[in-house]
This record gives sequence, structure tokens and C-alpha cells, in this order.
Amino acid sequence: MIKNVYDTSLSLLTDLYQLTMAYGYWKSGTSEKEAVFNLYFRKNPFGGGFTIACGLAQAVDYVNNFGFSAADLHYLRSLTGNDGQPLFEEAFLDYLAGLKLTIDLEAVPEGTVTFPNEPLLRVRGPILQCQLLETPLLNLVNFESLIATKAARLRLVAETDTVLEFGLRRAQGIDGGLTASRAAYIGGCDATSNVLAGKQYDIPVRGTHAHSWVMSFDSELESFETYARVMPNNVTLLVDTYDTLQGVQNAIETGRQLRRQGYELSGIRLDSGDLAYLSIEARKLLDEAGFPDTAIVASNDLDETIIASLKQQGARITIWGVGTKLVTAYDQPALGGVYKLAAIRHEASGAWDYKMKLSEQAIKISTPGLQQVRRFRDERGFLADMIYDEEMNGAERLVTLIDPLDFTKRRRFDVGQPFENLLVPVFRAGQCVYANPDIHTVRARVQTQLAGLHPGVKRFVNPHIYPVGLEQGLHELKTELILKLREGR
Ligand SMILES: Nc1ncnc2c1ncn2[C@@H]1O[C@H](COP(=O)(O)OP(=O)(O)OP(=O)(O)O)[C@@H](O)[C@H]1O
Ligand SMILES: O=P(O)(O)OC[C@H]1O[C@H](OP(=O)(O)OP(=O)(O)O)[C@H](O)[C@@H]1O
Ligand SMILES: O=C(O)c1cccnc1
Repeated sequence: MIKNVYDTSLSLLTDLYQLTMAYGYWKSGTSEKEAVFNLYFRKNPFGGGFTIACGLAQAVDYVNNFGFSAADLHYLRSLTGNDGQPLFEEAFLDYLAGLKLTIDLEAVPEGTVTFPNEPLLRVRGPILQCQLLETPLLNLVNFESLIATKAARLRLVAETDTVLEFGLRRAQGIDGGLTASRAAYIGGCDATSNVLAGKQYDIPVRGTHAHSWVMSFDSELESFETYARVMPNNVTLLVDTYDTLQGVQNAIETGRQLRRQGYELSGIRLDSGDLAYLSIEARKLLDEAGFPDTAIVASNDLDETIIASLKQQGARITIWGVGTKLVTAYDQPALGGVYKLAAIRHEASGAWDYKMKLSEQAIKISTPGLQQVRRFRDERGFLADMIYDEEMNGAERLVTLIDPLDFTKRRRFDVGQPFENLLVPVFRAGQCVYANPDIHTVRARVQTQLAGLHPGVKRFVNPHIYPVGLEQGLHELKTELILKLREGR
């Protein structure tokens, strides 16, 4: 069963309503209307000041492999409406059988620091195709961006310490485990305990041993000695099964034996009790015994808040094993990214008809347009991001940013201000034109991006809000459209 799931085409990995809308477009002859959708989120997760974009590599893979298999069509053929008749007519299934994506896709590269309301992806093409991609793209980008952001926060508190991702056993299913390991590594973890993720994604794998190993022997010392004999080049001993500080003494004894054979005790792991106190005491014992290079690993429901607190208490831990709270994004389990229609090409005039969704809450009013994001910077880092419409403006106009929630807040840049446009071409007419960087390059990008952010944006408590504004022309267009829509249609 599990193998079948992973062998199947993923074109049905979507909500039924995408297929019923697709049928509607096809049946009413509008499936080829050119549309633009933007994928963005409205709020940074974990009460933080930034979000790391992640999941594009999977999205590229998904689009590259898109296509309805005979088995997919067979299943769709079996679906019926409430009168018992087929939901989809045969000619539509034939259409799906021959469907090849011809979309253009722009995206923010993985590992980029992003902010609310900025498009992470922009899809342009026949509306039926854009619609079919909504759910899978959100599925892929929301989760990985969430986990990469959590890992980046762990990396910020851990500073130069090692962070190991230990989450597989508590992850949300198989892919929840695999993609969490990938995103956690990209966000800043150093390695994972998840061996399949190591193989699939080229992530370093690391690990210690469990309590069951110790419990399966008559004594803790015997368990340590046996482990060290079997794998003298990879010995990190879990010392808290019975009495932690006695466990440290047993680890030291094992370390002495290892040394006689020309090996070193790599580390000990603490997994319960007061991790600050125990790590300080364990460090003293190890140092006094001549093991200053034996590392202290800690685990046990850790997250960035506990790690920060332990560091503030002077804990002598240099390797942090983080599982559940990382891979399940425990304190905020979803990013909440959305995919909104932003423009449709008017068939008669050929001009764009800008589209937006109204809401009583200003933050939920979508922004129309073929959006691009321009990030202004100086030699110290990032200054502000401007969302603009790529087809609406001459480059010389792209200087004034308006706060989307308070139009009286404006910021002007000189025409010569250095900038970078965040969205890059990924697909053109259905053909991939983007080479995904390798995972290590993406991981390094996260750190250089974070270095460009003011420390206030990175702090965990009441972070400074990084300025993201609408370009003046886009702001005016949006305002006009809101007024028009409110006047009633
Ligand atoms: N000095 C500390 N400061 C802050 N949090 C800590 C400290 N030491 C441990 N913790 C955290 O406290 C939480 C719970 O620890 P608690 O002592 O209740 O469990 P435990 O030690 O695992 O108990 P048990 O022995 O039943 O396994 C964990 O998330 C752990 O990481
Ligand atoms: O606490 P987390 O952040 O989720 O990290 C992973 C946890 O998984 C293991 O515990 P578990 O009790 O499953 O097995 P064990 O017997 O090896 O401790 C490990 O000892 C960690 O405590
Ligand atoms: O290797 C470890 O120490 C490990 C692996 C998974 C979960 N907890 C700990």
C-alpha cells in the first residue's frame, strides 16, 4: 500500500473542487483563458519576523511530472453525482488524458527570506491549468516553508552549536517526516536521524542510541562497553537511563577503554532531568577526567525557547537534538499560504482584467497584478521590499512603497538604489528553465539571507516588522478596484 502511494502519479493529489472547476472551464469554453495566480502567506509563523521560502524543488518536480495516468482517469470515471450519473463526461476525461501543462511559473528561490503578502510563486497560463495546480503547490510550499522557518529559528538560538533533527518518529506520516527532514536541513539543522531522507536528499545522517540499548543489558557499563566495541569510531552514549551522573562516570570509564584502543569518546547524551544543571555537572566530570573534547548532546522536547533558556542558564550543551517540536511545527502547525487569482486576460481587448477578493479585514484583501518583488538593499543589508506589477510600470517609476494596511505610510528610494528582483523564471510554456541548486547551496543561502536582515526582525519577542509595501501604481490600481467592487457588481 505504502509503495503504491509513492509509485502513483500525483495528478490527483488535489481537492475535488479543482477538478470540478476545471470541468466547468472546459465545458463552458473558458479553459484557455489566460490567468495569473499568486501564492503567498499573510502572517509569519511562530510570532516571528520572517519566513524561509522552501518547497520549490518539489514543486518543480511536481509540474515536470504532471499528467493524468490511465489509472487516474479510470478513478475519475468512477465518480458520480448525486443522481448516480458520472460526474465527468468522457470527452473531458479524454481532454485530461492529453493535457500537457503550458504554464509560466516564476518563484522565489528556496532559502530566500520572505515576508507576508509577497508572492512566493506566480503561475500564469490557461486558467484550467493554473487551477489544477493550486492545491499541490500550496501543499508543497506551505509545509516546507514552515519547517525551514522553524529550523532557521533553532539555528539562530543555537548559534555555532550543532542542531540534529530527530523528528521522524513523531512526524505527520511518511512524507511529513521526509520533507520535514529536508526543510529542517535547509533551514539550518546540521544533520538528521532520518536515514531515508539522508539517502533521498543528500542530508548528513547522525545519531546516538536509545534507552532500549542500555536496558537490554544487565548493567549500563556493559551496554556502553559493548557499543564502543562494536563501533569505536561513532560513540555517543545516552547516560540518563538510571542515574545521569553515574551514567557520565560509566561513559568516562568507557572513554578510557576506547582511548587505549586509539579512539575517542565522541559524546554523551542527556535526555531527561534538568538539562542545565546536568550538563554543567557532566562537563565538570568529563573535563576533570581528561575528556574536554567529548561533546554533550541534549534532547527531550526541545524547541528554540527552551534552548535559549538553557543557554541563558549556562548549560554546557553543544549539540541539540530536536524532534517533535521541529517536524510538527508544534506551536503553529500550518503556514496558511493561499493562492489567489490576480488577473485574467480580456479576450477582446487583450488587456489584463485585474482581479481581487474583497474582505472586511484589510489584511485578507488580495492584491491584483502580475506581481514581482523588488528587494532594496544597501551595503549593510535589506531595507524594504516592494511588490509591483511587472507589466504595469516602467522601471523608472519603481521607487515609492506604500504600506498596504496604512496608505499614509510611504517610503521613497532613489532610482539608483541597489535592488534584487526576488521571483525568477522557473517554467516557460510548460518547459522547466530553472536548475534547482543543490540542497547544500540552498541551506547556505538561508544563512546569507538571514545575515541581510536587521537583528530586530530576527528577534523572537515582538520582532520589528520588515517593511513590505506596494508600488504606488499598484496601490492606486488596488484602491480603485476595491472602490469599484464595493460600489457593487
Ligand atoms: N533547566 C531547564 N530549563 C528549562 N527547561 C528545561 C530544563 N531542563 C529540562 N527542560 C525541559 O523541560 C521539559 C520537561 O522536562 P521534565 O523534567 O518534565 O521531563 P523529563 O526530565 O523528561 O522527565 P522524565 O524523567 O519523566 O522523562 C523538557 O521540554 C525539557 O527539555
Ligand atoms: O523529544 P524530541 O524533541 O521529540 O526528540 C526525540 C526524542 O525521541 C527519543 O525519545 P523516545 O522516548 O521516543 O525514545 P528513547 O527511548 O530513545 O528515548 C529521544 O530520546 C528524544 O527524546
Ligand atoms: O540518534 C538519536 O539519539 C535519536 C534519534 C531519534 C530520536 N531520538 C534520538
